[in-house]
Amino acid sequence: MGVLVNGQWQDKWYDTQKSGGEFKREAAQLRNWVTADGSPGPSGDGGFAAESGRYHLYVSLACPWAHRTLIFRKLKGLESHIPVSVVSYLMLEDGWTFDKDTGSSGDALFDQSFLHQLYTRNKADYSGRVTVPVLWDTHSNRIVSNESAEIIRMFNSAFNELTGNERDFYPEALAGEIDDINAIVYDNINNGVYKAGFATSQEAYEAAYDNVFATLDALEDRLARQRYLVGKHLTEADWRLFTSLIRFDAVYHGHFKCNRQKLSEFPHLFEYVKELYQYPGISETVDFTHIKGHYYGSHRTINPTAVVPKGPDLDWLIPHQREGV
Ligand SMILES: N[C@@H](CCC(=O)N[C@@H](CS)C(=O)NCC(=O)O)C(=O)O
Repeated sequence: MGVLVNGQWQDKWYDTQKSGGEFKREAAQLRNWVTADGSPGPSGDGGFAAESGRYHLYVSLACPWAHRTLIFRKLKGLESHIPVSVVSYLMLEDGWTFDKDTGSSGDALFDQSFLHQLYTRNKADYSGRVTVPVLWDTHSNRIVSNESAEIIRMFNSAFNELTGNERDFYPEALAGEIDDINAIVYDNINNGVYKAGFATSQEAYEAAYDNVFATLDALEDRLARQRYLVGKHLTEADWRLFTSLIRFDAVYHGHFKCNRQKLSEFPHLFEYVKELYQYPGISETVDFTHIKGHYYGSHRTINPTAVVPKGPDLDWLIPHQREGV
C-alpha cells in the first residue's frame, strides 16, 4: 500500500493520526468524461468520444468501487467494446500489481508490473493515491477517469448508439431520489465499512459501526416495503449498494469488525442481495477468492498473519423471495 509523490512511489499505510484515528478517503483526481460525441462532460477535458475498442478498464475484482464498473460494463453490453485488465488481489508494498501468480490477468496494454506505472504514464509527476478502477484512453494515452461513480454514469449512457442498449439505470425522472439515497449509502455503507475497518481509535471505530448498522436497519425497513431502493425501478443506487452488501459477511463482518449481525440475518436485505446476484450476468462479476484474498491478505496492519478465513458458506443461488414485494 502506498502513494505517488511527484511521480515517486512511496510505501505508506493510510495516515489516521491527524484525524484522531478516523479514516478519511481522498477524492479521486482524474475526472474527465467519455461522452457520445466527445463533448466535455460535467468536469475535466473534452475529446473522449465513445468508440469501440478505444478505452481500457483497469479493475480489481476485490474492490467494491471497481466492481460497480464491471457490473455496468456487463449490464450495458460493453464487454466487446471495453476490454479489461485485472490486478492481483494482493496489494502490498508495491500497491496494485499485475502479478499473475496472485490472480492478475496481466496488463494487456503495456505489460507493466505495477498500476502506479499507469498513473505516471498518464502524468510523470503525479502525486496521490493509485486506485482502481481506472479508465484509460488508448488514443490520447491518458487516464480518462479514476472515479467509479462517474465511470458508471458514462457506461450507462455514452455508448448507447454503439451498442443499441438503451437500458437506463439513472433515469432523469429519478435522478434526485437516486442521488439522495446514494449519498446515504456512500457515507454509511460503501465508505462506512471502511471507516469502521480502518479506524485506529476505539471512538472512531464505534461511531462508524453505529452508522453502518443504523443505516442497514433503515435499508432493511425500506426494502420490506419496496422492491428496490427507489421503488419499482432497479437503478444505479441498487448496484452501488450491492457491491458492498455482497462483501459484507465475507469480509466486513469479520475483517472490518462490523459484527452486530450478518447481512444474512437481515431477511429483506439478504433476499434483495440474492435477487441482484441472480440478475443475468452479475454472478460472473463476483469473485470471492479475490475479495477474501485481498482484504485478509493485504491489510497486514489489521490481519498480520494474512490467514484467510474459509467461511462463510453462503449459497447466493437459492431462489430469492422478492417477486411479490
Ligand atoms: N473514489 C474512488 C475510490 C477507489 C478506491 O479507493 N479503490 C481502492 C480499492 S477498493 C484502492 O484502489 N485503494 C488503493 C489506495 O487507496 O491506495 C472510486 O470510487 O473510484
